Amino acid sequence: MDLVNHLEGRLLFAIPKKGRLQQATLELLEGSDIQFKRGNRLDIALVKNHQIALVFLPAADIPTFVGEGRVDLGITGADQVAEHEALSPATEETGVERVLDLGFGKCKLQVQVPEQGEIDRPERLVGMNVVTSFVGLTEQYFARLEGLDNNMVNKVGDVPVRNRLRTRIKYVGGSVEAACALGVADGIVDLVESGETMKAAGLKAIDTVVESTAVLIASKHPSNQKLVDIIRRRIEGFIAAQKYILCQYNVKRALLKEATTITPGKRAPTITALEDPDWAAVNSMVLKEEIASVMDRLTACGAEDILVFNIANSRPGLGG
Ligand SMILES: Nc1ncnc2c1ncn2[C@@H]1O[C@H](COP(=O)(O)OP(=O)(O)OP(=O)(O)O)[C@@H](O)[C@H]1O
Ligand SMILES: O=P(O)(O)OC[C@H]1O[C@H](OP(=O)(O)OP(=O)(O)O)[C@H](O)[C@@H]1O
Repeated sequence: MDLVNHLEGRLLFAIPKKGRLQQATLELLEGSDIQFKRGNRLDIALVKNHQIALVFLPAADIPTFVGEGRVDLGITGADQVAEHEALSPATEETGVERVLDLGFGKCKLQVQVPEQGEIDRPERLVGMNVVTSFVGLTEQYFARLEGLDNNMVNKVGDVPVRNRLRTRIKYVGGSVEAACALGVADGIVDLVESGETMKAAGLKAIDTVVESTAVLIASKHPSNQKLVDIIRRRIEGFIAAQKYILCQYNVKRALLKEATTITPGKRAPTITALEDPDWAAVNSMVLKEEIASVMDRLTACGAEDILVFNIANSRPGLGG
């Protein structure tokens, strides 16, 4: 099938075609019931149950396509969005809207130097060689360190920051961590999550440029705003369902107030009468990461028959 001729009238949604964000993004689409089948080596897939086409693109390119309005929606790292904005400042027509923080793909863009070296502060890198894949953010960062007027960094029509910097910033597309050992750089600016890559390369972090998680972004004038809102709510519902768990327990009415302060719920707990008038049943959404301590505290408070259920999906409602 000639997919390109089937794009007419469809909302275009960009998805990372590989890398660290891809798996979690595909799980998010499945959890949000966005159904598609991607043909072998095809970078476009038509969604079966919505007027949407998925476009598989490198995470670093997604803000450009969305920012220029060529694609309506996208999922990429907040670091990539910030980098795009550093290189191509938004105008009234171009630029991206951050719709939703998706929580996964947590990492930090950090300034790193050899662990055994003499450099211990980012200021000491001024005037030296710095290698990175994030040239825009790194130029902004060193412009601030070098005391260049902040208002002159990042404006359309400015003399590019790179022409005014004393620090020499060089782009490499990957394996940035090798640059110091190979004598190409005195320091690097690269992503860190567990810190294992940095440690293995004999580097240490001396500052953080930006912190990042995956984000849902939209163009300023999407082709179908209603559909964008539907997708946002579906993804929000799936994220909430992942984050929360449903906790149900019985408690004596005399202890109800104390127990429900432990499980206040997202909005408020649901309280149901039991056949025994001295007792009530409580249902409440609890953050998954807090459930063990919540159960301990409920038990200590006198709650009984505490049960915990996974939430398959949810909708926060129009009020959020
Ligand atoms: N170690 C990591 N842990 C968590 N998230 C990361 C990590 N590394 C990168 N990311 C996130 O994933 C995004 C894409 O990075 P990734 O290295 O997967 O890119 P890629 O598309 O495979 O490109 P490349 O060819 O440069 O590796 C980053 O912009 C960042 O938001
Ligand atoms: O702190 P860590 O958990 O070790 O993760 C950090 C590494 O992960 C990313 O690279 P990736 O492995 O995706 O490959 P790349 O260098 O080709 O981008 C990033 O560029 C770092 O090199």
